[in-house]
Amino acid sequence: MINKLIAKIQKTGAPIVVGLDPMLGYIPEHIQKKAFAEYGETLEGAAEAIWQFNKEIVDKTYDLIPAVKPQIAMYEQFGIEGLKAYKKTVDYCKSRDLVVIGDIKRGDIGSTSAAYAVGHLGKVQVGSKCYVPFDEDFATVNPYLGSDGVKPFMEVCKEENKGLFILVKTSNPSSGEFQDQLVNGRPLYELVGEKVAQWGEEHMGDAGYSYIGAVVGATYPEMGAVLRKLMPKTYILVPGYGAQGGKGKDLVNFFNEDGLGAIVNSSRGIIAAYKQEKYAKFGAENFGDASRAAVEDMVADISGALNAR
Ligand SMILES: O=c1ccn([C@@H]2O[C@H](COP(=O)(O)O)[C@@H](O)[C@H]2O)c(=O)[nH]1
Repeated sequence: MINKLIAKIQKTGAPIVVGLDPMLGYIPEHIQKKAFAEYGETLEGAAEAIWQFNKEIVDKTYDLIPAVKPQIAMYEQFGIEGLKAYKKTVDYCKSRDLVVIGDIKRGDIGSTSAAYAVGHLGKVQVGSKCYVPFDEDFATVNPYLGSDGVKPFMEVCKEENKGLFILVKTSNPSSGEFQDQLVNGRPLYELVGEKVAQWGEEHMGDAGYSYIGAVVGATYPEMGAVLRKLMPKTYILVPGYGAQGGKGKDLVNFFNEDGLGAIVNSSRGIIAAYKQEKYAKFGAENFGDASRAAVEDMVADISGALNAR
C-alpha cells in the first residue's frame, strides 16, 4: 500500500491528505436540514448529514489528491450510526481509488492490539465465514505501550499489504510534556523515531520506503528535520497544516531530497474552507468547490516551498 500511496502522490503531484473530520458545526445548513427531514434530529440524522457532506467533498477533490484521512472520533461521537457513516466513507473513498488512512490512534496490550488490527486492517473469522470489517489502507497507531502493542498491527499489515503511521512527535501544544522528556540525554520522540525506523526496515515496500510510517506534527519543524534524518526510509504523515498554524515553508525539512517521504494532512482547513473569508465567495451551497480551491492552494503552497529550497 505504501507503493500505491507513493505512485498516487507522484501522479497527482500533491503530497497531501484531506482530513475528513466532519463536525456538525462545519456542515452547511441545507445538508443538515435535508438529513433531519428524512431521519429526524437523531444520531441517524447526524450520520446521514456527515456522510452527505463527506461525499460532496470527496467528489469535488478526489482527482487532485492521493489520500484521505477520516478521523474516527468525529464519527464515534454519534455512536453506531456514526461508525456506519465512517465505514460508508471509507468504502466510498476506496471506490474513488483514494488511499484511506484511518486515524484511529489505537495501541494496547498485544491481544487487544491484535483485535484492533484485525478490525481495521485485516479480516475476522466468524465460524466458516470471513469478513473484512473496516478495511482502511493505513491506520495510525499509538506506540507508547511498547513493541507488543505495535507488533500485531505490523503482522496484519504484512499479511494484508497495508500500512501504519505511528505517533512519534504529535502536533498539539502539550505534546512535549512527555514526548520531549530526556531519556539518557535524548528526547523520547527521537528514541521512538529510531524504533519506528528499525521496525520499518523489516517492512520495506518496493519504492524505497517502508510501509511502517511515522506521525510528526507540522507545528514542530525543527524536530521534523531531525526526525527526517533519523528515519530516512520512513514516510511521515504530517498533521498540523492550516488550522493548527503549519505552513508550506515549515514543511520542507519533512521531505527527502527526492521530493518524497512526507504527506501533509489538512482537515478543517479543507473541509470547512467555505467558512474562511478567502473562500467565502463560494457560499455554503458550494462548500465542495471551496474545498477544491483550498486543496489547490495547499498543493501550490507546499510545492512552491519545496521548489524554492
Ligand atoms: O499529531 C497529531 C496527530 C493527529 N492529528 C489529527 O490530524 C487532524 C488535524 O486536523 P486539522 O483540522 O487539520 O487541525 C485531526 O484529525 C487530528 O486528530 C493531529 O492533528 N496531530
